[in-house]
Amino acid sequence: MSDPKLIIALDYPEAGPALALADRLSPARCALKVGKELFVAEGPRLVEQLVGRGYRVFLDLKFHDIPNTVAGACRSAARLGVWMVNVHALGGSEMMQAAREALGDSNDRPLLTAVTVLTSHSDATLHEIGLAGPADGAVRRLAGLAQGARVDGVVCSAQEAGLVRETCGGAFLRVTPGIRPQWAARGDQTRVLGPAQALARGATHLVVGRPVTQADDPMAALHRLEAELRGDPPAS
Ligand SMILES: O=C(O)c1cc(=O)[nH]c(=O)n1[C@@H]1O[C@H](COP(=O)(O)O)[C@@H](O)[C@H]1O
Repeated sequence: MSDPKLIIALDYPEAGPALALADRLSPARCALKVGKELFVAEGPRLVEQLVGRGYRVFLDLKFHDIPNTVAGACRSAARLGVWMVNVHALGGSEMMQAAREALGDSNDRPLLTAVTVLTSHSDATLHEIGLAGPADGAVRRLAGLAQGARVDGVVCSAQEAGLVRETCGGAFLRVTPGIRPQWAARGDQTRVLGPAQALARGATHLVVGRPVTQADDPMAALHRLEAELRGDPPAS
């Protein structure tokens, strides 16, 4: 199966709506992301159900802890059969190396990505936590650290996908949340880009949540997004 570029974030408070949407989608069309809201509510069983339906599952728990704890969490994630797992690059090289080593080197190991700077941050909120300067400097530095730790790629804003490709090369993944078609509300996201622009700027995978999951008609919203990605002319 080829690697779908679209990752739908199943940010729901319970299994019902997540499984209902999964049943209307297909593994050839998208991967699915299980994040903190759904995982805390439903636990590993839900992840196994999605894996059992043939989906590539991105377990987005953004581990950030001492190296030994993060390594153990990554081993537990791998046992669930997930396709991708992530950590915070701000945990540092040693933590990322421990995570990567814990996943082993088999062909079916989960991919490991490192979150650089959350897409909800602006330059002002970064300054507040002691990361002075524009986000792209921090993203470049953290992406370099992640690559040095043998991580497979980063999670960053699509606005920074180009500079990550430039810094780390084309094979290093650029997973980009904060995707906002013009017709969708920005919400708490700050560093956003439209779906076609994100691909053009060098994203390898697009993470999309609320523009689809909170739409009155999620499947219609998904069709519209896919049409934009194919470059179809807008429907009149
Ligand atoms: O790691 C992530 O997936 C992530 C990193 C980041 O910097 N920003 C970000 O929004 N995310 C996740 O991507 C999803 C974006 O969802 P929407 O803003 O609803 O499209 C959410 O599940 C976030 O937890």
